[in-house]
Amino acid sequence: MISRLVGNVSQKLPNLFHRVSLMMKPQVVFVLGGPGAGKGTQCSKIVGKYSFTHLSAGDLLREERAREGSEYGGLIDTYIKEGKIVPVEITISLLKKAMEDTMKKDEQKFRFLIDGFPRNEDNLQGWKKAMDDNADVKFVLFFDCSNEVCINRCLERGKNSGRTDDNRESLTKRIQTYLQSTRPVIDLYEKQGKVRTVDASRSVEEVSTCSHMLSLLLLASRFWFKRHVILF
Ligand SMILES: Nc1ncnc2c1ncn2[C@H]1C[C@H](O)[C@@H](COP(=O)(O)OP(=O)(O)OP(=O)(O)O)O1
Ligand SMILES: Nc1ncnc2c1ncn2[C@H]1C[C@H](O)[C@@H](COP(=O)(O)O)O1
Ligand SMILES: [Mg+2]
Repeated sequence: MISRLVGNVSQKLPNLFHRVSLMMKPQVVFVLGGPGAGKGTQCSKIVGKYSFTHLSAGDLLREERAREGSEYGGLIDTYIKEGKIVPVEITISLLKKAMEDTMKKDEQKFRFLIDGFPRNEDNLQGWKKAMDDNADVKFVLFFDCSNEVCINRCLERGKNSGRTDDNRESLTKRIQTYLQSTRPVIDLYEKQGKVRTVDASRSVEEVSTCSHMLSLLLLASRFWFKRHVILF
């Protein structure tokens, strides 16, 4: 509607508008929790029910690692095995491109679940610099789960996942990274009143039908409207 309106006006005022373009403003939920907390599992279920697009920072990095000719493949591989956090410039550029590609294909797809981001202070600063003006972060969905349950789930997943980091050695480092770097980010959002916590230690079905989470997402999918940012 807005784009139609602006399109009509811009036809009449070509000189004023010829340098101005419109971009959809993504509405974002950050999804955080320990390794194996169930972020990916629950995001897939949410996407099936509500109008969200799921972007997993870890999946995007693994895709980039596998892409032929990627200049970052080797670096990403080492960081993932070590359970370390990949430099923010790489992760942000992958996320930004994935969001832009999604919205270019279908402008109704402006609600995003960003899973596994921001994972540390560096991620947070990178987002502020590159994305703060271009996207609205509505809240953080935090899947709360004990380290022991997280580790056991990943070890079980590791029997078939083919992931190079689903082994005890990598998991010890990933849990350490989570506690040292990601928990402080969650605490920071908590202070801003932006964290919505879900008990992720229960079964997949119980978590996915948690009424607190469902009502938040239902509200989001009904009442977050399309907004535009004007780029000069
Ligand atoms: N609530 C649950 N109860 C039991 N198993 C679960 C639950 N949620 C997920 N799983 C299983 C599915 C997977 O094999 C494994 C990890 O789930 P997954 O959704 O991949 O976690 P995640 O995305 O938070 O982990 P990572 O950060 O490592 O990508 O645990
Ligand atoms: N946001 C991220 N920044 C840097 N590195 C990341 C980020 N998300 C994932 N990674 C790397 C490091 C993780 O151990 C692996 C796997 O991620 P996962 O969410 O467990 O699939 O990727
Ligand atoms: Mg995952």
